[in-house]
Amino acid sequence: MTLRIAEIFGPTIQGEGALIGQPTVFIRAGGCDYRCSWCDSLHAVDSQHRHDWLAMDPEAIMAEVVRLSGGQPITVSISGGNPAIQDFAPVIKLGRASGYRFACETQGSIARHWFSELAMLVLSPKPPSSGQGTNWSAFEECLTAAKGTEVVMKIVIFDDRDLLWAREAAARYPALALYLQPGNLDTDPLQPVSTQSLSDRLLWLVEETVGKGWLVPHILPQLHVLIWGNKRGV
Ligand SMILES: C[S@@+](CC[C@H](N)C(=O)[O-])C[C@H]1O[C@@H](n2cnc3c(N)ncnc32)[C@H](O)[C@@H]1O
Ligand SMILES: Nc1nc2[nH]cc(C(=O)O)c2c(=O)[nH]1
Ligand code: SF4
Ligand SMILES: [Mg+2]
Repeated sequence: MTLRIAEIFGPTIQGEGALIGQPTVFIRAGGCDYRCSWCDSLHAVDSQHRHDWLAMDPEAIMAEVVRLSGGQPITVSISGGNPAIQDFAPVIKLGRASGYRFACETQGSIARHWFSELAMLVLSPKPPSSGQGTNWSAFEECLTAAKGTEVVMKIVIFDDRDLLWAREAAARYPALALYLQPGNLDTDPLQPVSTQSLSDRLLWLVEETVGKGWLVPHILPQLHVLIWGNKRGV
């Protein structure tokens, strides 16, 4: 059995959410059931890039992770695309047998049994600015599948409407640790990002939430974007 893999890279630092700043290797799966208007990883989404994706078996995927990490069993972050399209159970099983732990980033549209084998599941439901709707019953199936695994919710915010939506999502799932992240508009990997615009967006987000009495537990920038811009493989 092979999986479609857009890229495997690292070690780098996790740039987003609950594990921000921690060393990790990324496995980026190819293919997504969504088409967010502002997706920063289109090379793993658009089928025009599918010829660049590799068909790798679980042994080859873990061999690359072990090579990149020098055999040090760190956290492996599975992202994409939507990794839940594919069966990562054999990769996780192999990796865990060698001491690696796994985190996974997904929008919560497809539930998988292997969510319960993760150390952390990051569910990132999409706000209105994405142009995608959220199927909350599918989201709940993800929560059920992740039994025993720590689950956090990370929502990207571009505008006021997204904020209102995030507030409702947070109220719906008060037990999930909430992370808000300002959206990055400059997603072309060949263009530089404006760090001024990133910090302006972060300031806006803090003022509109904490500044107005909504004490969101965590508001974080994309640390890797601050360091490397939209470069791939970091
Ligand atoms: C590229 S996605 C891949 C995983 C999965 N498809 C998802 O969306 O959760 C990884 C994370 O990047 C976030 N993201 C994508 N484009 C972004 C952008 N332009 N600005 C900020 N965050 C973005 C997504 O919301 C998600 O939390
Ligand atoms: N360093 C780094 N941190 C990340 N956190 C989430 C990412 C993703 O694209 O899923 C990402 C990424 O691409 N790079
Ligand atoms: S769900 Fe994730 S990978 Fe898919 S289009 Fe949206 S941000 Fe990109
Ligand atoms: Mg990214």
